[in-house]
Amino acid sequence: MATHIPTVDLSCFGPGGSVEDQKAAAVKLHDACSRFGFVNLRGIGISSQRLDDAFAYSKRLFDLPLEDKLRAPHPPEAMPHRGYSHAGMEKVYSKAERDADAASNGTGEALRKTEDHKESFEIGSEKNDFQPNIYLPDSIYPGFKQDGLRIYHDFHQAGCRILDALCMSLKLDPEETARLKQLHSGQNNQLRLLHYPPIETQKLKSEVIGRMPPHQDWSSFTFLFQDSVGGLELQDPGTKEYLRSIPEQGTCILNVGDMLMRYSNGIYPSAMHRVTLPPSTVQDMESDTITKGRYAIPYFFAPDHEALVEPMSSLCKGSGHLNYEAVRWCDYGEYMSRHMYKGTQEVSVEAN
Ligand SMILES: O=C(O)CCC(=O)C(=O)O
Ligand SMILES: [Fe+2]
Repeated sequence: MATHIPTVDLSCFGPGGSVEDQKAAAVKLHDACSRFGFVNLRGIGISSQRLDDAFAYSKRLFDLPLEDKLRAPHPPEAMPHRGYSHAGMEKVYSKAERDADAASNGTGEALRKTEDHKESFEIGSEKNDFQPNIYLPDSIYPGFKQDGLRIYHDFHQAGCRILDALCMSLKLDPEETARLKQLHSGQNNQLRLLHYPPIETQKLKSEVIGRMPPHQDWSSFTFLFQDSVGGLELQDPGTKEYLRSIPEQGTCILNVGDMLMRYSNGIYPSAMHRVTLPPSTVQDMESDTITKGRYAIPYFFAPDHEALVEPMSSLCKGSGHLNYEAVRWCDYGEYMSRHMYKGTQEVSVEAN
């Protein structure tokens, strides 16, 4: 793991920032996103207090007894992608794996072979009629809805700042910038609370069980905060080597998703990433027989549900052609998520 992940400060995209500083940050952002598809970000506008609150909110949720968490159950199928998923319920896989399964008329069973040992809670916008939220009742977790929506809003604001910077980094013209912003109204973003429970190191090492296998996100981009445990790794598309994301206070990792890859006509590659053994365990495999639990909070910044995603024309000028066909976000998401939950798989098997 030779190369380290560069860091860009986006505070200049907040109040009082100068255009000169913004342009300099946009150049750095372009360098990192075009080379790697990921970058560390600082200064995205979420205060350390608000961030601490978000992690405390998540910890308090996952500390509840299972039967309480199951009062806001994720449905057995993939959509709506909302509410609580217990460990082993959701299965992550890559686009290449999904395509291979589809090509062989698979049922998705092969994709679900190894369990992802994580529990998660998904929260979206109240304005998303396609995916209504599923909340814990106040009797179990006072203020759960209100606090969750506040975090969603904070992260949405930060996402808008990141989008501004990305538009500048791609040198989009004013009309394209306006269109891209309009397509990302915030209706279809997703706040994800993740907890990876402690687990026997040997099981993780021998891959009997996993944390999160290699995959790309299919939103436009994801930004993610993690606790100090670590274990997130992102693949350098040039060398295929995985680089460690080193947790750092106040810094998040930004990774390009499939939709931004398509909007950018492939200039920014969608980042392959995974969660594996944390560095402390790798260093001391003998005494670290139990791998520590880990918390992470990714926020998926996505186009609106029915938005058409196609390469921006100004980014096709050089090569003269579009590297990607237009897709609707909802169709792409439906395809990708079909086997993430078992219920859908059973339903589609019956439907055949
Ligand atoms: O837990 C992490 O660091 C990664 C999470 C992730 O990649 C995802 O939820 O898509
Ligand atoms: Fe991911």
